[in-house]
Amino acid sequence: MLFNWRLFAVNHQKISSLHINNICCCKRRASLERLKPHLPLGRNYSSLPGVIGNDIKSLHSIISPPIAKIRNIGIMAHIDAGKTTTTERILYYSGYTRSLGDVDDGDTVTDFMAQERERGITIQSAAVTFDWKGYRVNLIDTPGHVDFTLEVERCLRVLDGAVAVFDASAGVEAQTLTVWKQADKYNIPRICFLNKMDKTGASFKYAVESIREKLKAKPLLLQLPIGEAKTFKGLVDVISKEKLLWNPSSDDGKDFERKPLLELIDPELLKETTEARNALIEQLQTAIHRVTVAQTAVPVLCGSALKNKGIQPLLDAITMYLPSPEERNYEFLQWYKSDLCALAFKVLHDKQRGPLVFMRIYSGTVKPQLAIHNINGNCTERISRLLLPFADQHVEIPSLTAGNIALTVGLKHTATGDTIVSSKSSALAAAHRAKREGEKKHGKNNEAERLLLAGVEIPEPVFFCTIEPPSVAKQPELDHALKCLQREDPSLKVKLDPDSGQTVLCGMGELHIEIIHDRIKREYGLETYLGPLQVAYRETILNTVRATDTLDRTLGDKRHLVTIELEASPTETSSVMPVIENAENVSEDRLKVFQEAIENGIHSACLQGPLLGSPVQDVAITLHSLIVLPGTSTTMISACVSRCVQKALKKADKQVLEPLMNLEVTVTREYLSPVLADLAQRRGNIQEIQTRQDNKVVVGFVPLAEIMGYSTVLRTITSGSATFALELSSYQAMNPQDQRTLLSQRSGFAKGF
Ligand SMILES: Nc1nc2c(ncn2[C@@H]2O[C@H](COP(=O)(O)OP(=O)(O)OP(=O)(O)O)[C@@H](O)[C@H]2O)c(=O)[nH]1
Repeated sequence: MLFNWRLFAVNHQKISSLHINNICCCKRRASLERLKPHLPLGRNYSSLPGVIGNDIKSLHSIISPPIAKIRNIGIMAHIDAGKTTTTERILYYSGYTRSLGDVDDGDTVTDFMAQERERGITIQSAAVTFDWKGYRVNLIDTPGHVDFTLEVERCLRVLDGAVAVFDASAGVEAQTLTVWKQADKYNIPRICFLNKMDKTGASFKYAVESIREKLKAKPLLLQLPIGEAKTFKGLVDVISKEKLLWNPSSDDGKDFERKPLLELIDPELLKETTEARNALIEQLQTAIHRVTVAQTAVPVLCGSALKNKGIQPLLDAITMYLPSPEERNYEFLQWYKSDLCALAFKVLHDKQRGPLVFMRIYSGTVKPQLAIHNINGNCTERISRLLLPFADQHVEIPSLTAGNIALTVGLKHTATGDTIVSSKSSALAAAHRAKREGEKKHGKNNEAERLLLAGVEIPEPVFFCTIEPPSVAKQPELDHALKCLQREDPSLKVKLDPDSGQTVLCGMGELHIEIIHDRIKREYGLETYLGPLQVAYRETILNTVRATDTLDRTLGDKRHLVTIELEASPTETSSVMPVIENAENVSEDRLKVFQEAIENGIHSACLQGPLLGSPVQDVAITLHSLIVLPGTSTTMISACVSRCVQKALKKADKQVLEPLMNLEVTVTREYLSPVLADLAQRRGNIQEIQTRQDNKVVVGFVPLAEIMGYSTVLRTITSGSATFALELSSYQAMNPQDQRTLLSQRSGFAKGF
């Protein structure tokens, strides 16, 4: 079928002006019309294969713009600061959408998953590509809820710059601090957007001060608001000294005069002055760009996304002050030279196309039918199609170069966080260069580690519950759904309870597990049943104990004999994994042969502690002796080690560790007392009560077990006026009485996790 490019790039000004004939399209589909709220959502595709002749050149320049003109940008903030609303406005003003989406009406483009629309929160990041004044902007919308922190980290690492959105009435909030620190970790230059300037209580000064004090950043005020809260009308561009008003429906020589230069009187002088001023502003802008990229200061802008004010200047600032991909300094690029090097930062499962992999290309080119090598998975596979991601609209394209965000079809083994290169030999060549470089610079050789771009640290899940399919016959379908969901979301863990044989879901929070449950129903058509939500405890020991064990088994005509003696002791510093040591009298060389079998045995024993069957942490295992009959299998060695470690753990004095959460509750003064009284009942430990404008902010710790369903209770006791943020702080020892209560409650439950 002949088709015109224009149809699937409506409002995308540059692209829509092209008239490319001879373009085949596999699937004719509606243009980028705004999707109606609550319609069943399928992802849509536009295809563009078979571009021929000279047209490919012009098309190429748009698909792969000059690298200096690319901005890979994320928007980050505390929950509800207005990221999605700001993104929607950006899409609208860039001409990408034709009408304004509204989070409250549930019809935004970037929140395309049905649950996001219904809940008004952003769960999965969606990459959106659009152009602004000759720049290609790849915008990645990141979630704000603490259950999805991993999503935020994953997105940050592929960005070159970010916009931090603030609620101008609240300034820096709990999660702003978290995401700010994450951006620090990945060295991401930022600009700040003080949103909600129209909201009651909005204060530009307060928000700027909180940036200075809490984020320890140096704010560069590029704009000043005209009015605040109800009187907010627009802003002043400090550099150009222009007012931006949005239409509501914007002696001794002491005596001298100031007069504006007039065109009529001094045309030449006015021209020269204007040129000089422009040059000065250009220099100033370059300086702002430079300090932003160096992260020594952050430009601050303001506006109201909801009231459609301040978004176009924000877009200008993104292109002027945030860096292009080539201004970022990635050490690994020198090892790959012009070879392909990309990072898979998100995997989505599409019913028709299978896994869709979002990747950030750092060097080289990605094309359909290209074979790639996945370093993490040590496998080679083929990209079948290449798409440009337009939220839920995907346009098929012939190639993409460095600096861009690509969406690929056909990669069945690639998971979130994998490093993609062109071939195994290219990875080896890069490893070789990295090794040489590493030796030169650091005198050490850790090139393998550095070749992997990602390594997102996946936090341990804090909640778990059993999940059952509607019938036994549907178990394989449930297993498939969970496998797909896990590839998309590495923070979701799925285990099998060894005692009951039930499938167990482990997640980062109540909302996380709820969303997974919802998705299994909507996307895989399976009505599943969740068991009660339980907190993931840990265990440790309080004293040093010794144990010995012997395993003597004859299988067929072969005798397997192992005798072991070891010691379990508490570690001084916290360590999630068991620390493994050898006693002085044990020969290292001899142990090397059995090392893997011993480690496997220790790790498997520490997965299930003796109290609750929870993972054991903060323990050191010291091996005192190991006698192995020649010919004994490694499985038998592991089994004997595991049994012996379990014996030792059982003998020791034991302690349950529970997840402790950082809690921040923002509440009006009148409701402060009931909030504090309620927290006292929840074993809350209040650290401080801050004053934020007219509100009180309660900061403290509370055990996770006590905070389940807190949002409903808080809503009731404060008439819906309070908000809260939770984040895992650490695992803490339970006091003896709480531990006894928990153990007696749990004695009815099957042990397992
Ligand atoms: N008054 C006012 N309200 C706003 C503004 N921007 C967003 N909101 C409202 O704030 C709420 C949250 O907005 P979102 O855009 O969903 O915020 P978000 O940061 O994307 O939220 P999460 O994805 O859940 O983290 C919605 O009710 C918006 O209508 C603004 O400029 N002024």
